[in-house]
Amino acid sequence: MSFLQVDNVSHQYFSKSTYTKALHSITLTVEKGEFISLLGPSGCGKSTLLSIISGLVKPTEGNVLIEGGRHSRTDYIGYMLQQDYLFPWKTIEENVTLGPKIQHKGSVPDILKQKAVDLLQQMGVGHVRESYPRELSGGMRQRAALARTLCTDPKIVLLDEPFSALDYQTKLKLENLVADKLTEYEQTSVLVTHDIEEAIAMSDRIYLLKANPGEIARTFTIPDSIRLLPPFEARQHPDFQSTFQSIWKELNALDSATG
Ligand SMILES: Nc1ncnc2c1ncn2[C@@H]1O[C@H](COP(=O)(O)OP(=O)(O)OP(=O)(O)O)[C@@H](O)[C@H]1O
Repeated sequence: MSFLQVDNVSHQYFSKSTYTKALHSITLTVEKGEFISLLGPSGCGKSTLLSIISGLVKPTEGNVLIEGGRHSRTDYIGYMLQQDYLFPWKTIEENVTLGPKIQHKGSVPDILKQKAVDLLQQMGVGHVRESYPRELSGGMRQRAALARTLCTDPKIVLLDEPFSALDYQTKLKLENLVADKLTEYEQTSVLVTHDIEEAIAMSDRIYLLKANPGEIARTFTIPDSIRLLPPFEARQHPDFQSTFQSIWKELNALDSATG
């Protein structure tokens, strides 16, 4: 039994009298502590699949199972969306401790308050923890949102382009930090990204999706020589470029096939 199992999931949206077949027959498994990425052209259903795994969207067909059971347990999941969705009337620290506050029915244990402060510090936004989201840049808000996602110790971490609003240097630093935290707590993670290098540097496995409808076109297992290294070091490894080339070739072939 796998930790996370996506079993024959298909999904159609219905709006303005038209159906959009977003996903068709997606089956994949993720073991505890593994990190997988979903990569593919715009509109191939990556975010839809993440929302289905989170339980926010119910698939038209198929199931998502966590530890073998029909999943409905939201406390398993930490979900970071493309937008930061910080509450504007709460300070950054209050935003980060909101999850623990709900989990502990209104009062945040000191250990989790300290964890929030530490995470914000490590993300490089500790100095603005008393500020409100409107006082921060987009990249700073994104970092605060990452701290909020990790603060509740979710067993499954879903990341929808978490580094897209960051400058390159910050992104490389945060990739390492996030990978380190996920390994420390043996969290299982699913990343949606357009960035091939990011997917290679962070993942154990990459699922390449094609569009119309969204289907798994290829699965790439990242070689041990890369996947066992922290993301920054992985990017320097001689095998990194050849892995990039294989995925790049496959993505281009998919583009040509779908016109
Ligand atoms: N709420 C919705 N109502 C109707 N159609 C939708 C809805 N959300 C997504 N779709 C459609 O479903 C398909 C998959 O969309 P989705 O956002 O999951 O793709 P994606 O791979 O995450 O795209 P991107 O990389 O651009 O973020 C697209 O054709 C999109 O237009």
